[in-house]
Amino acid sequence: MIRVGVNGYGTIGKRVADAVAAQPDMELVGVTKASPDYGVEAASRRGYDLYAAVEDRVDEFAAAGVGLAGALGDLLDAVDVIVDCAPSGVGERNAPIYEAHDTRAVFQGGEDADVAEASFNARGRFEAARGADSVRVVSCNTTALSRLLAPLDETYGVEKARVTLVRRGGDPNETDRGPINDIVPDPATVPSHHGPDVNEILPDVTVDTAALRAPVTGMHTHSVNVTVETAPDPGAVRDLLADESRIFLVPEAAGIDGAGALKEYAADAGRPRGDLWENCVWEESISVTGRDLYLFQNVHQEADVVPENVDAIRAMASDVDAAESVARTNESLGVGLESRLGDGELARAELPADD
Ligand SMILES: NC(=O)C1=CN([C@@H]2O[C@H](COP(=O)(O)OP(=O)(O)OC[C@H]3O[C@@H](n4cnc5c(N)ncnc54)[C@H](OP(=O)(O)O)[C@@H]3O)[C@@H](O)[C@H]2O)C=CC1
Ligand SMILES: O=C(OP(=O)(O)O)[C@H](O)COP(=O)(O)O
Repeated sequence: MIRVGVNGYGTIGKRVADAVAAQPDMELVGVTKASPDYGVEAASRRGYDLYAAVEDRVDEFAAAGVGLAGALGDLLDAVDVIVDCAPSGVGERNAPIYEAHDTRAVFQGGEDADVAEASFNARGRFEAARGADSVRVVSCNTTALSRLLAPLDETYGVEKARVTLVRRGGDPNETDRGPINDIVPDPATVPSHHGPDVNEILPDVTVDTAALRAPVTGMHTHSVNVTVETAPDPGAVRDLLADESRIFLVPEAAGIDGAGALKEYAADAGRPRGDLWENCVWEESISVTGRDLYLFQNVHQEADVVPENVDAIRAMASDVDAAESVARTNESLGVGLESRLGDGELARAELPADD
């Protein structure tokens, strides 16, 4: 069993903790919080041991009547791998603490690439993490772009990809984020960090990214144009992407017209927190003009990096190969959303029985 801790039980950390707890070959030893707010209840309800992320805040937990199993140092001494899910930039400050405890660490995409020995995506860079003491799972948008561009490059050869990313303003619980009445270039310069970050995963793919921030909280949206070396058939592209276990082709027949309906579809499918771990590619958007491929995809920023974190842990701390790790993660979480609409009949037996 790989013993795992999560440092920072926030948007990403609470999802990674649940995903780790669901793995047959991993044990979630505990999670940390910096403050004793509502998040501690979620950990307690799940039976997760709670540790203080910051040693000198232990008294705040006691004052709030929240029991602790210890502080971060105790957790680090009890695990094989710590997954740092602290706010962007805090991970870099935590890195020396992990090194001092000789604990392997997985960082998130809010950190710069040089925080870790390697950047990670299970589709393109599993082996780079093998045996590493630290890896960085690239950001949610970068993860989605890497998942998409890897099969396109392998099959058609990517001459150049150009992506416009419409980023959600903040997560649903981030009441202080914006914009609320604008669409803001962020950054106004090109490239945004996503293109260079994709090259940490796929060094040979030429990609330009431009990003905006919009007043939505549900998902990011990407407008993608890829010039490929050999002209693709749109149907073959659809088949290629449908074969990718972490890409969900949103069928036209489903009548899903945006992030709101997509999130409801996920909730109806029984997804925890309504999470969509897969890239959501609008099937009818896949269009080809000469060697130019166009499509739109949506990315659930709170969720898509979660299976990648699980695979990163396995790559660092076991000898399981990429295909086996991805299969195990997908199986244990239920990754691999497929609509039954459009391709064939929905069997009556699969619908809830009438009274
Ligand atoms: N949210 C997103 O859409 C995505 C985020 N990421 C990246 O994941 C990382 C985490 O982001 P996110 O989950 O959104 O952040 P959140 O703000 O939701 O959660 C951060 C967590 O870290 C805790 N924390 C605060 N200070 C420290 C500290 N010094 N040491 C350890 N933990 C601390 C917070 O505790 P408390 O709650 O008690 O304050 C909180 O639980 C960032 O690098 C981000 O860029 C990547 C993909 C998507
Ligand atoms: O990793 C993310 O986005 P990114 O891929 O645009 O950097 C997350 O959505 C966090 O983004 P934020 O920095 O806007 O909170």
